Amino acid sequence: MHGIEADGLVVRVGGKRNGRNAVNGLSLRLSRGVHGLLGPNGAGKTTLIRTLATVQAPSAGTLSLLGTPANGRLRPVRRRLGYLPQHFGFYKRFKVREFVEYLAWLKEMPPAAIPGAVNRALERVGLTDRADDRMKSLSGGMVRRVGIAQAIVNDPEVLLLDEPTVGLDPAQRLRFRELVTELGQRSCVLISTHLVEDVAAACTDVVLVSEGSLVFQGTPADLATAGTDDHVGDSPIERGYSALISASAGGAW
Ligand SMILES: Nc1ncnc2c1ncn2[C@@H]1O[C@H](COP(=O)(O)OP(=O)(O)OP(=O)(O)O)[C@@H](O)[C@H]1O
Repeated sequence: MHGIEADGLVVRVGGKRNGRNAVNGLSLRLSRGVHGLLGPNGAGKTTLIRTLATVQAPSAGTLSLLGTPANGRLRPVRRRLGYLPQHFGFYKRFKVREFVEYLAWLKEMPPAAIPGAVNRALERVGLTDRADDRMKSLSGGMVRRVGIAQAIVNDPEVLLLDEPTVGLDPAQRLRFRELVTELGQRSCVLISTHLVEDVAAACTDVVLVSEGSLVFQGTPADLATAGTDDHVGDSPIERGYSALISASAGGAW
């Protein structure tokens, strides 16, 4: 499966005076499975995910999504993507079902398939009983789950989730891990997170970025072996993360 293929990707953000390369010559290959994206604050994770979601254009390098170059016609490939942004806007007066239906329509799903797909997505995130409630009546964690529902409503082949577990309670985090494990059987799932436990529990592959560049890609077990008892962290995988980040240009902070 050709999920994501990036070579020497550069993404410049900000204006002329305060511009910078938030992604700086990153090469990456991701296929089916659950990939965890880790890195310190400001490493470029959100910018990378936005670029893969085709909402931000690369400044240099090449990017191919599902075998299609990302500099050509994007509509066909966008129909096959799912994206949960770090912050997403919604109309507060929309009912939960209407909001997910609206996103399904924007993704150009066949109209006859939409009601069933929306019910299935809401069921997968445990919100069937809130389907007819207004968005403004939901808790922060429930809004996040609606965000996950809209991202998966079209059964995407590439699913991009930017900090999906923020605001989820422990039981919902466990349910979320089961859901992504299931989705990763058929799709290429990339999850940006600050929670190393999420990566250890749900990801088959870890992508570590620092200062816009790839520092490490491998299994959670490989990441764990990179650390020693002298590195900071409560678990082998956290110590591996600290070891690789402190060895990279960015340093631990
Ligand atoms: N629109 C923008 N204008 C100026 N600088 C920006 C803009 N967007 C991002 N940056 C800068 O680019 C770098 C990468 O930011 P990005 O949000 O991609 O990092 P991140 O890894 O997602 O961080 P965090 O873990 O804090 O969410 C940061 O230094 C950030 O300040």
